[in-house]
Amino acid sequence: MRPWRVAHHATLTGPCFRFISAFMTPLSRIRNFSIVAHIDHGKSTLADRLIQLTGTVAERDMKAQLLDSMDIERERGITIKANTVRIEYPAKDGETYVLNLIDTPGHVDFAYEVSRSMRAVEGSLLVVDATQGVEAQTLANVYTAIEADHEIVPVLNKIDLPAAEPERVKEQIEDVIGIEADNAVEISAKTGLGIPDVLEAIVTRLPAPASGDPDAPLQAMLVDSYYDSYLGVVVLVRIMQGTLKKGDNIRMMQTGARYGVDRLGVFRPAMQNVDELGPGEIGFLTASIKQVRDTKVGDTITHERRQCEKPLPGFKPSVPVVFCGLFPVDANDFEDMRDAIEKLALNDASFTAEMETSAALGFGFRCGFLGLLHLEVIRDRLEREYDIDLITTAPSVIYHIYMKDGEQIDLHNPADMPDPSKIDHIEEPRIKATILVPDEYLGDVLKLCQDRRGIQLDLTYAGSRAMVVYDLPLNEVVFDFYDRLKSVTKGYASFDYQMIGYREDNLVKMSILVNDEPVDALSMMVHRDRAEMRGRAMCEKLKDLIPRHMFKIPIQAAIGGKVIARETLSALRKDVTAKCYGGDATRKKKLLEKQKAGKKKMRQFGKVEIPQEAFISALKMDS
Ligand SMILES: Nc1nc2c(ncn2[C@@H]2O[C@H](COP(=O)(O)OP(=O)(O)OP(=O)(O)O)[C@@H](O)[C@H]2O)c(=O)[nH]1
Repeated sequence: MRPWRVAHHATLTGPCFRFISAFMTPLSRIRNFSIVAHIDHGKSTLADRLIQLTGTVAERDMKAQLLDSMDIERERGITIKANTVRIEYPAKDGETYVLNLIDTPGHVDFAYEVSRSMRAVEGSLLVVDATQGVEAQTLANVYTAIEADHEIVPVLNKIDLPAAEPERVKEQIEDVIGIEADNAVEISAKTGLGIPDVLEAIVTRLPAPASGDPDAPLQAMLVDSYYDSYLGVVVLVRIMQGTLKKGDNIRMMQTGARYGVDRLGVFRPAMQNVDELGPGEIGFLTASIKQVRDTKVGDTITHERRQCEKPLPGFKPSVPVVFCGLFPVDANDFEDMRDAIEKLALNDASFTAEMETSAALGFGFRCGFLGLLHLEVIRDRLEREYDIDLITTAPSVIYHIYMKDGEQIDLHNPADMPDPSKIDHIEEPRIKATILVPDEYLGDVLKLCQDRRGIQLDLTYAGSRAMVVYDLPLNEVVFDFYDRLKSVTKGYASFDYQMIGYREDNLVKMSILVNDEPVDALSMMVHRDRAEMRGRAMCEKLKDLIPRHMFKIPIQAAIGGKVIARETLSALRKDVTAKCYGGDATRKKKLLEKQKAGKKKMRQFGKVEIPQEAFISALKMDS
C-alpha cells in the first residue's frame, strides 16, 4: 500500500537503524512547506527531484513518485492522502536547513485535508505547468494557501517542452490569482533543470516557523494518520508549542482520547526515530492507537498532565457527502466484503459503511464518501485488492426532509424516503462550481450546467479562457457531471467545487418497476420538472439493457403510485440455441456456457434477471 514506508521498516531493526541525536533544529533553520498544483502539473515529480537532489534517498532506492504510494495513486497519477518528508539542505549561505515538505492531495474531494495540511506549514510552492497555465484546482488550492497566510513561491514547470509559455503563464498568474509572478522559478521537474533554484527559493523566500517556546505546554496539530500493519496507527504531527518526547502521555483535545507515545520520528522518507520534536518540527508518533478513526485530522495533541490552554482553531471532522450502496455480485462474497470494508475503514476515517439489505440486491453496505473520486477509489480497491465484484447503486447526496409534524430527517438513501403525504418540504445540498474552459467550449459548458439546474453566478475571462462560476445541485454533479464536462470540452476544462449549503426545491422520489416489482437500487431523487424526462430515458435504457425473457416485461418509472413513463420489453420467442441449427454441438454448448457465466452477473428481480451493467449504465445520463 505505502511501499516506501513498509519497505523501510526493515531499517528500523536493521544495522542502519539509528536515532537522530536529541538536538532541536533552531526555528530559523526550519522551513515547512507544501506544494500546490493542479493535477498533472508535476507536483509529485518535483517532490521526487527535491528528495533526490538533497540525497535524502540513495539513488538506487529512488522510485518514481516516491510520495504517491498507493497503487491506485500511482496508476491514476493522483495524490490521495497527505504525505510528508524531511529534507536536509545545505544552502548557499553555508547553513544546513531542515525542509519539511507536506504533500497534499490535489483533488477537490480532499479539500478539507488540503486545508488542514496547509495550516501545518508556513509556505507553498505554487507549481503551474508552463504549457497549460492556471487551472481550476490551482485556484482552489492556492486560495486555501492564501487563507492559511502562506508565503507563495510560483514555480513554472515543464519548461523543457516546446509548448511552454512561461511569460504568458506568469502574466496569467498575476491576473487570475493576483500574486506576483515576475520572479517565478522556471524549472523542468523531469530533467532536473532549475531544481537547485527551487531549494534556494524555499530557504530565502519562505518564512521560518513563527516563534514557538519549547518549554510551553505542548500544542501539536494532528495533520494526518494512516494504518500500518506493523506499527498500528501512525500519526503525523506538527509541533506548534512545547516539546513532544518519546514515552510522553498525550491527549487528543477533540476526542478526549489518551495515549502513551511509543515511538517518535521523522520521515526521510523512510521512518527514522528521534527522541523529541520541538516547535516548528514535523514528525510522526505511534501510540498503540487501534484505528485511524480515533485520530481526527485537525485535532490538537497536548500533554495529559500539562495541557495547553486552547485547542488549535478551525477543527472540523470531515464528513461524507456522497452515498451509495455497494453489494457483492455473488452473495457468497458478503463476508469477504465485510472484512475488506472494515479494513478500508480502519485506514480512512472519512469513509463510512453501514450494513444494508435490499430486496433486490441482498446484503451489502450503504457507504459514505467525501466525493465521487473517493467513491471510485474505494470501489476500485475493493474490486482489485480484495477481488470482489460489486454492484454500485446510484450515488446520492444527503437530503434534508422536513416532516409536517416538525421532525427533520437526513435522507441518505432514496429507498428510505418517508411517505410523501407527511412531508412538508425537502432541501438539497448545493455547490459552487468553478470551471475554467477555453473559449470555444464555453457554449457547451453553459448548456451542461443549465441542463443540470445550474444558476450562473459569474463569467469572466483570463486570456482566451473563460472562468464560469455556477451554483449547482450536488445531486446533479455526483453521477457523471465530470465525465460529461470532460467529453464536451475534449478534456480542456478544469473543475473545482465547494459546498455552499442546503436549499429547498421541488424534489420527488422516482421509483423504477421492472415487471411490476420496484427495484430499490434504481430509485432516485429527482426534480419534479425533470422527473418525466428522466423516467422516460431510464425506461428506454433499461429496455435495451435487460435481456428479453420468455414473457413480456413492463418497465415503468413512477412517482408515488403514479406511473410517469413506461416501456415494454417484448417476449423472447426463440430459444437461445435455436439459431445454432444444424447440430453444431460445440457451438451450442459454448453458447449455453456463456449464458451460464452471464447468469452469475445477473440479479433476480421477481421473475426477471437484470445484468449488473444495467445498474451503472442506466444511471448514466446522456444529455
Ligand atoms: N515534459 C515534462 N513532463 C513533466 C515534467 N514534470 C512532470 N512531468 C510529467 O507530467 C505528468 C504529471 O506529473 P506528476 O508529478 O504526476 O503530477 P502531479 O501534479 O503530482 O499530479 P497529482 O499527483 O495527480 O496531483 C507525469 O507524466 C510527469 O512525468 C516536466 O518538467 N517536463
